[in-house]
Amino acid sequence: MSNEILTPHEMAEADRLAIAAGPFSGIQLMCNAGAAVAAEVLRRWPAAIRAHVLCGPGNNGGDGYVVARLLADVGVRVTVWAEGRPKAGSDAAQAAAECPIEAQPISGFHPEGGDIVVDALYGAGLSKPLSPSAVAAIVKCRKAKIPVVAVDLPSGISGETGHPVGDEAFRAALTVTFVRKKPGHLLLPGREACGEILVADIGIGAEIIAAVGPKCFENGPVLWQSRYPMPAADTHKYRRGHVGVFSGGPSSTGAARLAAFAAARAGVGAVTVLSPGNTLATNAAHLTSIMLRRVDDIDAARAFISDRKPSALVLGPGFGVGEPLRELALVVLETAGAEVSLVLDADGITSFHDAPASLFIAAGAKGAAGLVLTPHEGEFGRLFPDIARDAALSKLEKARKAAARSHGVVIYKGPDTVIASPDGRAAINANGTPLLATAGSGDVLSGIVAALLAQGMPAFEAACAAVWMHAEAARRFGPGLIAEDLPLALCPVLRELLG
Ligand SMILES: NC(=O)C1=CN([C@@H]2O[C@H](COP(=O)(O)OP(=O)(O)OC[C@H]3O[C@@H](n4cnc5c(N)ncnc54)[C@H](O)[C@@H]3O)[C@@H](O)[C@H]2O)[C@@H](O)CC1
Ligand SMILES: Nc1ncnc2c1ncn2[C@@H]1O[C@H](COP(=O)(O)OP(=O)(O)O)[C@@H](O)[C@H]1O
Ligand SMILES: [K+]
Repeated sequence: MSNEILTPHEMAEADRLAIAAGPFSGIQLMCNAGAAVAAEVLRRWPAAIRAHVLCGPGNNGGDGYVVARLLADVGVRVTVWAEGRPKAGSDAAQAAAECPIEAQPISGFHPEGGDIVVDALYGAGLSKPLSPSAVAAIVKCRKAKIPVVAVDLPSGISGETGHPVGDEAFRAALTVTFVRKKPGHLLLPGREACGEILVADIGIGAEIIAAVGPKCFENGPVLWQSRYPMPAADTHKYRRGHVGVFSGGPSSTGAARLAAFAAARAGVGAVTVLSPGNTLATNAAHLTSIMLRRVDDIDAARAFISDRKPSALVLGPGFGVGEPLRELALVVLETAGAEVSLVLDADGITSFHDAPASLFIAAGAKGAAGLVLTPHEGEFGRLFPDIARDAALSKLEKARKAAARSHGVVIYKGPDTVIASPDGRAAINANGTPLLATAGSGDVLSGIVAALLAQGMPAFEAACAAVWMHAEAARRFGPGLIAEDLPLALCPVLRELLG
């Protein structure tokens, strides 16, 4: 599996283990890295005549000196602009010594149209905002509108968080990174600063990565396809799971129906909309294959759970914020049993704004129903205000802390959705599209999650699969998408997944 994401710290550990295990020394790994970047520059810009290589004082700069040497070897006119000099005796110092081009101070850097810039100032070791001369280099590249190829990461972007460390960072057309992606390549705004991302193999094998033991992955079928529920030939509808969706009051029934339709399309055998008496007629007018049951209070909800044995419930979309929702959620968590899952979305999250601990305690109790939370940024801040406020944490770390605290799988939504499990595993989703920023698309996502849970998929995998399928459906449908389109738009995605 090569979908692991390494934090900069894990990458440094992989580097250490690889050098200790051989066959490559540090300088050889650096040469492999520089060669991968130079090859990509030549492949994409074969007609480039002039290249500027910006080299920092650390190993990122070391990679840059290798790139400069290799490009010069094949006849490109290369200028090297340095900020600081590598420490004597370091691999980077050796790479600089082997580079035949005399480095000039970065303040003199002056690119022109048609040139290529290789940004090898800072990578994993970026520890403070860029210097004024590095910032000036960024402005010159922007003005000259020339392509920047970033070595490992665009300088200025944190590999850990994807945020700029200061006010400025390079914007690359192409980023060539090594071994595996880092969180900063996938979390925003880092992902946008990287341009196209290429992961080069520099000779650090899968066994080294396994020894480092990363617990974060790029979301995609490789991560969860083996756990995807395939309908068996002798199945029947209740074996394919049963999802119950709680409907809101007269003015907000649509959200529950969106979740219900999505659950049905995502392969669950039966779906029931649980509707207060005053919305039965409205829901009935819009439902055909989806069942409808009157549920006005907690007792009616309990009766549904014990009579009809749903395997997953969706609570929150359009339901209304307040005590009735809190009570219902806690009853489900405390009494439905560990084989049942609760997807708490939208109003389901906001309702616990003033009492998050009651939710977390109920979800963490022995025998509790499984919990999946699907907050967007605003909802995340309501449930986990201290985590949300902590500017030192990446979105990945925030989602992880939230999952550990809540005892639930957390889908922290947005353009760079992060899925985190209480056991420490996490995934970053990168196939999202702004077309999903449309009312009701989150309701559809909770229906898909519930459908996969109800079919027996483990919670982390179900959440990851749902997020990926939801985004994939939206991308394939294209412009004009509204939430009502999404359930049907799942079909081509499912056709490929189910083969
Ligand atoms: N880990 C690995 O397996 C490999 C790493 N390689 C390269 O090594 C890089 C990491 O190297 P380093 O750890 O030396 O880190 P960097 O080269 O990113 O930067 C480290 C140096 O820059 C200084 N510094 C950090 N931010 C600064 C700023 N804003 N202004 C001025 N100085 C600043 C630090 O004090 C340190 O001296 C990776 O990004 C990659 O390009 C490659 O050589 C291939 C192998
Ligand atoms: N710019 C974007 N790029 C990618 N995905 C997005 C973007 N904006 C929103 N989304 C996704 O769309 C969905 C919106 O959910 P939510 O905010 O709960 O909306 P609603 O409450 O209207 O259903 C989430 O899955 C979110 O990740
Ligand atoms: K860089």
